[in-house]
Amino acid sequence: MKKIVVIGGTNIDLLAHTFDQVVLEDSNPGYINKSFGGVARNIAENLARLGMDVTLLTALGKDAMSFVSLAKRINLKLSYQQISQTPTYLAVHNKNGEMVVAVSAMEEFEKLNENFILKHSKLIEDADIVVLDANLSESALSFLFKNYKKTYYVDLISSHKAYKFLPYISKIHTLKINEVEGKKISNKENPYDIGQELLNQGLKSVYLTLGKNGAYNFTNKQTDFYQKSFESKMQNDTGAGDAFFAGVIFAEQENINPLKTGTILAHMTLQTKDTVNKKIKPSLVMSLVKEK
Ligand SMILES: Nc1ncnc2c1ncn2[C@@H]1O[C@H](COP(=O)(O)OP(=O)(O)O)[C@@H](O)[C@H]1O
Ligand SMILES: O=c1[nH]cc([C@@H]2O[C@H](COP(=O)(O)O)[C@@H](O)[C@H]2O)c(=O)[nH]1
Repeated sequence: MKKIVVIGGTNIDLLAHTFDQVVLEDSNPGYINKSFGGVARNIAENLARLGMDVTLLTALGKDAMSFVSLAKRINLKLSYQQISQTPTYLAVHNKNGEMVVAVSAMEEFEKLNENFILKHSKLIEDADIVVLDANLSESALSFLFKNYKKTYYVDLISSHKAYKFLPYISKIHTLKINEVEGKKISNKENPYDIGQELLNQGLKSVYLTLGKNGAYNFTNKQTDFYQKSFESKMQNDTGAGDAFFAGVIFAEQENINPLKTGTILAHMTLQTKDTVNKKIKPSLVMSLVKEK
């Protein structure tokens, strides 16, 4: 089995939901759910639940020690830098579960720097696939891309953090972006142009997700490149993109359809209040891939 190392952020996610239409500049009745998040952590948890050989390199505060126990239970190998407090992500969702606004308070991730990478050199050298998120500091990314020639899978996280990967586009193997991030890094407007522009810059594969409008995969060789979304009554859309990417990585290892598998994982995630769906397991995903 391929060795996957995921490097990046773990957060505490506070996911707020209003009962009715959001009224700005006012207090909205609703409920708040707390779960572990962070793009790298979410991808790693999904991959571990899918039975992959995965190690997460991240930063954790003392407030996240229950995640250490969770990781043991699901066979997720973990190596972390101790920090004073785990960063927080606060997202407000409307009554349909769609994110309206979010705040990411993540200065502590600056500690995921060059030294942190150096400390885990052996693990990175031994990996077949290295998955990165844009929570990593610029110094960590520069050190990684300069010193380790790996098969990099990258999630840009947000249009705000996407710029960190601009100098390294040609060194990335597979990129997962949503529509806003895609427009920002390619300066193109429509999906096909975004995909082609990024392939021209040297990427091997681009997954572009468009929320309820489905997902594209652009590579230089294939023709089947669009998957529609599955209709669902969703709890919230947080974590769907990360589950999608984990599904793609799993499918590529298992030789099944990555776009369809990613979409199934995203669909399952939309249906839980948490950032990752705890019901995810390989047999269930395999049977859904056959069924859908
Ligand atoms: N409202 C929705 N209805 C159905 N599927 C959705 C919806 N929002 C997201 N998805 C699914 O999740 C995937 C990733 O969502 P998207 O919002 O594009 O990514 P990100 O979470 O990275 O911004 C989509 O390709 C789709 O399969
Ligand atoms: O700057 C960041 N914003 C948001 C996240 C994380 O993004 C996840 C949701 O991502 P998506 O809905 O795109 O799959 C949440 O768990 C949140 O903690 C992150 O790691 N860094």
